[in-house]
Amino acid sequence: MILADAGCEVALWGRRAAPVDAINTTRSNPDYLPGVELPPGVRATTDPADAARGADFVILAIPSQTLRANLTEWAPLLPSNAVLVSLMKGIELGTAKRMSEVIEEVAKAGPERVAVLSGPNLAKEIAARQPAAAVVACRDEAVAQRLQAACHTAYFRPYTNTDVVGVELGGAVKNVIALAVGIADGMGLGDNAKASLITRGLAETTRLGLAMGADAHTFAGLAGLGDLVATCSSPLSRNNTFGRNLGRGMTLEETVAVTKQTAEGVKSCESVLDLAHRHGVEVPITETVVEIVHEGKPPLVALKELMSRSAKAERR
Ligand SMILES: NC(=O)C1=CN([C@@H]2O[C@H](COP(=O)(O)OP(=O)(O)OC[C@H]3O[C@@H](n4cnc5c(N)ncnc54)[C@H](O)[C@@H]3O)[C@@H](O)[C@H]2O)C=CC1
Ligand SMILES: O=C(CO)COP(=O)(O)O
Repeated sequence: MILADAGCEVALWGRRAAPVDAINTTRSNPDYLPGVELPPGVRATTDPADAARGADFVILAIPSQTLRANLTEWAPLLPSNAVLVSLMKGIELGTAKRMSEVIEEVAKAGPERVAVLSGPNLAKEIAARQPAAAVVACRDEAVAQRLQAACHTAYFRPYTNTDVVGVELGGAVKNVIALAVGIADGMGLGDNAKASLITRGLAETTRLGLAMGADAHTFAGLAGLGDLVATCSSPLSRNNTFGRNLGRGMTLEETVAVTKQTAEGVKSCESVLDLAHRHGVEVPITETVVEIVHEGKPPLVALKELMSRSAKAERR
């Protein structure tokens, strides 16, 4: 919708015929965005070759853990000069790779052809054309500027950045912190606890990012603090809502059953922890989320342990 509003011609691929047909005939996607009218510049198709033909930008927006399998199938269909753009906010399980790394590897594309878009961009608000800002990052600034021009509208303001690692990491780790904040909320903890989790969550994201070569400034920007605040404070966030349900006492199975869309942090908390271990970085909030979500640790026990960790200096 943003790209079409900015004047691009958009071919949208979907795997199921019903929503694809609905988009082409009724201009809306009744399952995911009921009541939102898509601009005439968007057409949908179930044929990936049809969607990719002649594309200047290929925008990848599927659940992170499905990227490798899907892209392996699509790679031969992609125009060799197309810029491949990730909207995905996850880290691959098993490899601990960022989505841009998976794209470079599977599509055999150099970093100058791979870009990332991230920031405080809750889908429902974007679909309502409410104002939002974002970051488009590419190692090649000129490519980031081309993407910026392609998606700049009256309601969507993208900034450029060349720190792909920082922008991508900010988007992935904030989902894990949003789970923690949701759990705290569900347990009935107050705003002090939530603000402490957000702030210390940003500290552990920055610590990991620096170890991975990211720029500290990125984490104070839209893809860091911006997205963290939006996701941790909004009931529209699937990760935050998932956490709240766990904090209220629902089991993982019950929570998964009531979650209709992708909550990336549920799987990515494990790959973020893996990434942190690979870089020798301490990420206590992420570790606690893994223990609650995947190891069945009761949130009250986890809280007690988190609060009684050895005393530390704020900056180290
Ligand atoms: N919804 C949001 O507010 C935002 C989401 N993102 C990121 O975008 C990515 C996608 O999330 P959403 O679109 O929100 O999720 P969603 O759950 O709303 O939609 C996911 C789509 O992927 C399809 N899908 C599921 N499994 C698939 C598979 N194996 N192969 C192909 N397609 C498959 C689903 O049918 C659905 O159309 C995630 O990484 C998310 O973090 C980024 C910014 C905002
Ligand atoms: O990334 C998002 C907002 O920027 C969406 O967050 P959720 O995936 O938690 O809904």
